[in-house]
Amino acid sequence: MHTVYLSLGSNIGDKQAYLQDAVSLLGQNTAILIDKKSKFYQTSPVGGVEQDDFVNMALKISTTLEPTNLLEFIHEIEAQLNRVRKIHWGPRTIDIDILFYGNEQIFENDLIVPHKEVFNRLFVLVPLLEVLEQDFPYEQQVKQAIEKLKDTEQEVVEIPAQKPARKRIEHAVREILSAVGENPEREGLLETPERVAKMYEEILSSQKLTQFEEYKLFKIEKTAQDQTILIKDIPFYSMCEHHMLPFFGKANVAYIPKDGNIIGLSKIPRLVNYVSHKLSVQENITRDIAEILNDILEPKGVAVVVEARHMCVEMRGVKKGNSQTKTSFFMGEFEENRETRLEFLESLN
Ligand SMILES: Nc1nc2c(c(=O)[nH]1)N=C([C@H](O)[C@H](O)COP(=O)(O)OP(=O)(O)OP(=O)(O)O)CN2
Repeated sequence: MHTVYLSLGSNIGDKQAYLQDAVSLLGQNTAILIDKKSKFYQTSPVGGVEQDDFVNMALKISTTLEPTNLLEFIHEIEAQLNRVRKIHWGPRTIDIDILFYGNEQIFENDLIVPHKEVFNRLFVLVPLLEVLEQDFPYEQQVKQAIEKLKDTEQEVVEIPAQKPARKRIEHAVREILSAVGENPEREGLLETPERVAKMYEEILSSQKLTQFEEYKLFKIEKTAQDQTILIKDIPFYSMCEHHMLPFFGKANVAYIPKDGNIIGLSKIPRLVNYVSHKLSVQENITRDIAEILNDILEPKGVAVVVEARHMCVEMRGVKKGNSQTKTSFFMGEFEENRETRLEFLESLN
């Protein structure tokens, strides 16, 4: 077994939840033992990129994985937690760096160990010192580097560990139940907090995702005329961000391919699910389906029409039962060419 020290950081979304998810995914690998976890620290961003504060932590692990296999597994976890590399040292849902791999010196193109910045970053050093084993060869160097960086503007503040998201939702549901005059301990409600927490994970499954990736593109013979590809009546369910009540209905999505580029037909309903499985409003769902499809395919045109019933209109307030809300969003030829747009709208009847 090799003793390895990792630094973890996140500054997008539910930062601690991303760190907790990363630790649990690391621990699920039978070749990895999590020996010690540091506390969580709120830290000011280092590296000159204007961005949100990070939450950082460090881990001491024992592993049979060789360095490159460990790095490969780390990259898989980062991908699973929707890490998107846009700006060097920029914002990220999760970043996991190998700081030390035993006493080994590693110089490979995508892996330098000890990590090249380890002694320049207080957000790494403070959590690392917490998990360092006694007589670790670099222990003195870590302590000296902390002393040296203490008076810089690098802020590292310990913060309390938040409960995992599901536990926080269960607690909140119990609070709501008692606040509306219910007894959360009564027979019918005992498991309700847990059921609601599980339900939110399912119906808000896109909430933490940062980009739609479930698609496959194909190339077809460039057709003689620019045919419109329409997927009609795609059922969807979402939750309105104003009252956290369901709204649901059907989405109609059309596009005109350019240069024979098409998307797998099943991927459009998946895109509708990706866009709708988060707190939103119907206008944003309609626009997001169109804009994401347009970004992926760069077609000649995209058209989306969504029709839905809103429980926030039917169950409360104006209480207008069975009313349908229709929203549309057109891009490219569907926006510029009235005839193309009308032809699409007629095809929905
Ligand atoms: N307060 C913090 N500031 C910064 C953090 C952090 O976690 N807390 N992280 C970074 C870096 O983006 C991150 O540490 C990765 O840096 P590094 O391993 O040195 O280089 P990469 O090749 O992984 O950088 P990419 O961004 O992935 O290209 C900056 N500040």
